[in-house]
Amino acid sequence: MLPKRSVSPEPTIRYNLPANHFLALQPSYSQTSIEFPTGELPSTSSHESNGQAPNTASLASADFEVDVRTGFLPGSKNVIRLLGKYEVWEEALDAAKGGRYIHNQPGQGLIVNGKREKEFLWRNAIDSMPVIDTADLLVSLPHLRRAHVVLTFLAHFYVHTTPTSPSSSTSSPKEPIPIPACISVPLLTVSPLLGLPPVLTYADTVLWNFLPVNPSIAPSATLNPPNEILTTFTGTKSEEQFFLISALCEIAGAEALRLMRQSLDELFLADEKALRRLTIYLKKLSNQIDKISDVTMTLMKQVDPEEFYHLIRPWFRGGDSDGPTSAGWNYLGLTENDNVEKTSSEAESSNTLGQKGKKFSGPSAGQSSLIHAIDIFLTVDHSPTVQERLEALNAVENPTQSKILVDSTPIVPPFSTSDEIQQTKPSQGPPSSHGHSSSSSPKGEATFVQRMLQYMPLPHRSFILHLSTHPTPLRPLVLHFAHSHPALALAYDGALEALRRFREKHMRVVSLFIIQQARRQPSERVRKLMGLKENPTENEFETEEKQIDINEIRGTGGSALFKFLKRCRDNTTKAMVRPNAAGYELE
Ligand code: HEM
Repeated sequence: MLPKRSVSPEPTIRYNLPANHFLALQPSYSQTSIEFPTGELPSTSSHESNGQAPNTASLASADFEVDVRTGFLPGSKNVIRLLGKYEVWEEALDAAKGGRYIHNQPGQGLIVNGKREKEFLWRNAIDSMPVIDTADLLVSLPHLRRAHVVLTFLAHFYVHTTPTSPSSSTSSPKEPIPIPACISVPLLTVSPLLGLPPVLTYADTVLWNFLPVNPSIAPSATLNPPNEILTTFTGTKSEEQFFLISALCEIAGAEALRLMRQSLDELFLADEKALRRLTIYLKKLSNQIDKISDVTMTLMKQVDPEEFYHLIRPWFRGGDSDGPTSAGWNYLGLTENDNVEKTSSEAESSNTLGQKGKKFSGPSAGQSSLIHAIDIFLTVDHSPTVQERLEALNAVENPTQSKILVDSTPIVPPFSTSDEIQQTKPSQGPPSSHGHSSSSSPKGEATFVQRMLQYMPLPHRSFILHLSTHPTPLRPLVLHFAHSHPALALAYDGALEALRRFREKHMRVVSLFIIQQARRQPSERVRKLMGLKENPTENEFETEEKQIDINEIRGTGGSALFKFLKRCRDNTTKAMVRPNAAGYELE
């Protein structure tokens, strides 16, 4: 029987939410306000409440909006279109895309950096749009989510069709790009309700942007898979497939979460029978991770790499996309004080707090909670090495010299000497964080995962933090029984091998879709869609055949790409109990 929940204060406002929705339940994590989760990092409270709060270390919980059937995808239908007074946003979005029913007809909508009358007229129409009160959206969570989707797509459409100011080409500082009040005011009201920054996230492009084959019932991997994407920038099949394939990975991930949950149940018993079952679940988990990899690899056929790199990806760029010299985005329509308070978010760099230019990152599949949850379950440690911490600090001090480009990572150097850094090495402290440490970590040490956490919807962020602060005893148990139960160790390492295979394949995807495309010119067909002249001028594509240092290329999440991805892969191998038996040499 579960212990009684500790009594939390009644929320002062209640929206019409489903009875089992996390906002309608007594919270098991501490928040200052149920209605307006602030920029504060959520903390899991069950370990702080003298055993009164339930242990929600389950891998599916209404509190965390992780559905037993659909994982991180919502179990209820995504809203297709906002109606009534909010339809004006939808109409603005239709206009940007070039029409309401534009699917697979690229070239109809706005173009990144487009200087045509089309872009000019669209932005003018946005400038004269009224600021609409968001109160009526509070009727349901799916409506709030759709509002975030529509407003962030509009914000990206607006920013990326705004002509760059003349000062940006000279040595004088760049001006932050304005986001008009009709977009920024409602966006800044809706975003904290969802626990998201006011920028396009993976939740907007994937989790809340699909319909399954039969939208009236919950999606499932085999019977009712995600089938349709609601909103794209370009209307291309490539963009639809890019989002859809991520949604298919998520639904395959729901089964992985189920297996992890079952494994946890066995861990508590840990008798002979339980160890046998655990071995079976780990083997099944390995198959399921391979399924996620297989789905990921369908990207290679379904998405045109050239379209992805030149047409689609530029729309994703956030306010930090030019690295340390980014001017950021200016959310208009707020008073001086509001500007500080309302745009404050953990996702924001501390050095832009209170400033006009906000440097949020664009969306990345790294913002999906799925792989992070599997990492934590299998105890893959992604905490930075001493060397990497030093490089990160060096990058802050000498941003132009360093190869490791730091983007919006909030950097406040918490230490000054390498000795002190050494003392903070997680392996020397309690093994509580497993590389996914939460807010207790100084900001200067923010890892990729910590940064990506801030771009996940609040319940998913809380879920990952909860998992990481309540580490599973899986690895210690496997180590303990490795000699007496070699099949268990084999199954555990097998799951890690599958995760390593996923990362290997993902690197092939990144190589094709980013590295290789950055090295060549777009074809005539794609140049046309980009609104470029037929014959490129000599210096228009300086990157042609240029020797690009792959360590310099940054992802939309702002990482020094390949170095980072390789490290994620190698960290997976390091978690193995017998890496040598699997044929891996560890450094
Ligand atoms: C065309 C498809 C894709 C491209 C170009 C791509 C690109 C990238 C890039 C550039 C990063 C580095 C972080 C960043 O800067 O954002 C990254 C990280 C990541 N991506 Fe993807 N990605 C793609 C598809 C996917 C899919 C389908 C998944 C999920 C199943 C995924 C999962 C991840 C994860 C978990 C990370 C964090 C690094 C790690 O844990 O290994 N990506 N991706």
